[in-house]
Amino acid sequence: MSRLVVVSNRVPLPDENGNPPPGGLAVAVHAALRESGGIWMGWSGKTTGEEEPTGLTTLEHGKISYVLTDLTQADLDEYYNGFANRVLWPIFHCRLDLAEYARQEMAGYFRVNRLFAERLVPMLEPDDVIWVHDYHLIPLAAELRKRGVKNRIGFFLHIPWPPADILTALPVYEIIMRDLAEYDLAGFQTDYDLDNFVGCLRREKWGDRTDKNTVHAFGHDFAAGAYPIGIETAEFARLAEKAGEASMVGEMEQSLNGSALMIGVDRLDYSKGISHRIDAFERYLTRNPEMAGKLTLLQVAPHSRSDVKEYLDMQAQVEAHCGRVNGAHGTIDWVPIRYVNQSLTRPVLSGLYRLAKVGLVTPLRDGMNLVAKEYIASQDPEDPGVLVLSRFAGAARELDGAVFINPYDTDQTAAAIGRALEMPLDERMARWRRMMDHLLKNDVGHWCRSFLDDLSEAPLHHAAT
Ligand SMILES: O=P(O)(O)OC[C@H]1O[C@H](O[C@H]2O[C@H](CO)[C@@H](O)[C@H](O)[C@H]2O)[C@H](O)[C@@H](O)[C@@H]1O
Ligand SMILES: O=c1ccn([C@@H]2O[C@H](COP(=O)(O)OP(=O)(O)O)[C@@H](O)[C@H]2O)c(=O)[nH]1
Repeated sequence: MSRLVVVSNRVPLPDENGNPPPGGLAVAVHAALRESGGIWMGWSGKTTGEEEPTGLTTLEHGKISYVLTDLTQADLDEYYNGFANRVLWPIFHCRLDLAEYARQEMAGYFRVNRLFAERLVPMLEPDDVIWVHDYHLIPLAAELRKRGVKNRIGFFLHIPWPPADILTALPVYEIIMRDLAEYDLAGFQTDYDLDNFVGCLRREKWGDRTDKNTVHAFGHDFAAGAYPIGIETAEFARLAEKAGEASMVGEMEQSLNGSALMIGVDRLDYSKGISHRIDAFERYLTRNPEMAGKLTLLQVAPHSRSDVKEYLDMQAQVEAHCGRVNGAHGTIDWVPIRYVNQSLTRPVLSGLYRLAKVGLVTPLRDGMNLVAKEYIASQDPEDPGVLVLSRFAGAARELDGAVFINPYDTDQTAAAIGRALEMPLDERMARWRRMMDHLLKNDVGHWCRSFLDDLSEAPLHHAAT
């Protein structure tokens, strides 16, 4: 069996016993690494005061080596905060209005990818299978190829791939497309993302599909497919079942004083549509004044990427929206929106999901949205809640028992809240069962295995000669 080498911007480090941190991706990828042995490489999360990146730390746990590289402050500003999160993230989420392209940041992005390649090459063995994750590292395969690496290299994009009309606004569009074609397998969250990617190749006459999962572009064949990421479904269901034991969940239930709970859980990111959701909740309250005091929205929203201006702006905007609704609709004994920036643990989250009659997942665009899946996995089979889901989340391609909304249509989302709250038990059970069966079958272990199986069979355009 070949060794697996995983490369991602963040590395989920295990505890002192070698157990992975909670989180589906970390657990599934660790399981694959434990089986084959290998390396997980990425940013250490630290910046050095030096001008050149210095520190490279290796931690060994059983058959897995964690290789962590420090970055300089300039690297972090230009690669992560700059090009990755102020150019690629907004453009890939169709927010051209928020993209701030600067050549210096673009150069920093490619420089850090070169650094990762330089540091990885001496550790590689000829049979290693390399799996690169996400938009921070698109050029990595090209950098490895330039250094003579002929191994199988797969790439998985966790965020959406936009249509050609959007992506062509990216000044280095062609380089990004060519770099992606250096992988042996390019994996996307949904068939829509895959179609958009192929559409970009077609638009410029750079290539096209040759069959369902093969693309010919820039002179060679490579595999491309949709691999919707899953969660640890059974583990979430187990956590939720015993979640009443978590004191925070019990306290929450008591404090609701009989009012029904709706829940939203999102990193504070403009792609998540939190302000739109709050507006829709307000519209619902305005249209249903008899619900005053009978319905509470818990919005869990940990801070994210707070060094990026657009994130700070949206944080202020969400706070203002919550304050406005609470001021206008709240009473001395009822606050319509409970807004917390604290990050909650999985046992607590699973209990809160189960307590909530409605899960509100309303992103303007989202690669997948694991919260939607976790909400379903946490429900009581005898009395499940209802998922209100944006059609623009990757999860909408799978969770066909949700009540779908267009988050730009405030009236529709407000009406969906009413429909979810009033849905009869038999309909709730039938919708939930369909989605839960799908999630049990297509969990994160399935995702990991499908990707790695297909990578091991992908056409090798860089085969050793
Ligand atoms: O590392 P950060 O900058 O703090 O951001 C956190 C992660 O956000 C993104 O998540 C995406 O991946 C999820 C799992 O596949 C998917 O469900 C979600 O829709 C995506 O937005 C990002 O892609 C990750 O790299 C970040 O670590
Ligand atoms: O307080 C929190 C809020 C979120 N999450 C987790 O963060 C992930 C968010 O993933 P998602 O795909 O929904 O969005 P992303 O933040 O990756 O864009 C989910 O697994 C959540 O359970 C968490 O552990 N604690």
